[in-house]
Amino acid sequence: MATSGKKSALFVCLGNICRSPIAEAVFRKMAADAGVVEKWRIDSAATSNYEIGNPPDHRGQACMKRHGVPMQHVARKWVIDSGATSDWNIGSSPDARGVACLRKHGVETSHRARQVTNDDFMTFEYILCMDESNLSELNRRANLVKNAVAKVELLGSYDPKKQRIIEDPYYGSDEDFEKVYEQCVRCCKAFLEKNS
Ligand SMILES: N#Cc1ccccc1-c1cc(NCCCN2CCCCC2)c2ccccc2n1
Repeated sequence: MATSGKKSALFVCLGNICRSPIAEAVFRKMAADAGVVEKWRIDSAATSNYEIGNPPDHRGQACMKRHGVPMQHVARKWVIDSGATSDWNIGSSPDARGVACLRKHGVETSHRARQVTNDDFMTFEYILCMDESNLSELNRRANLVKNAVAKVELLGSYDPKKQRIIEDPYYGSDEDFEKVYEQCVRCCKAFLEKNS
């Protein structure tokens, strides 16, 4: 997708169903509230192929609903892409358990996990990830792309509270998702201020 003069940020985590969709939705709401969302290309992706085609984790959706951050509306209104680092599940439909769970919570979303592509390294100004394993995998991938322009950074490097790592909540509780949300709010606020 041409980013034609827009600033651009790709949020990345391991599966693109927990941390990076939260960071993407938080940043998009902040940019919209600041009246600058049209100036940004915003997306999220995974370093792994674990969840290709699956919607965001229901715990993250519930967290966003509690905080009034529109994850599903935004997904419907915006063309949100997501992809995979491998080709194992290309074209697969979302996991039935995830869709059933979202429907149970009355949440429709068109967000689907995708993997980072070589094109992402050539078209995004910032690729912001969550932990050291995301960072080393992204740096490894970036080095394989001739015209990589993206600045690959930890989203946590923007945290005024200096919590550099946003831990994977996949095996965690609603509390762990709350912590991911609070960290994303602090970091996205600082990142947007730096780029305004
Ligand atoms: N891996 C790890 C790991 C280690 C520590 C903490 C969390 C996780 C963890 C595990 C997941 N899926 C279960 C394993 C998937 N299978 C792993 C072997 C290949 C076939 C797929 C996640 C799925 C989505 C988002 C985050 C996830 N994070």
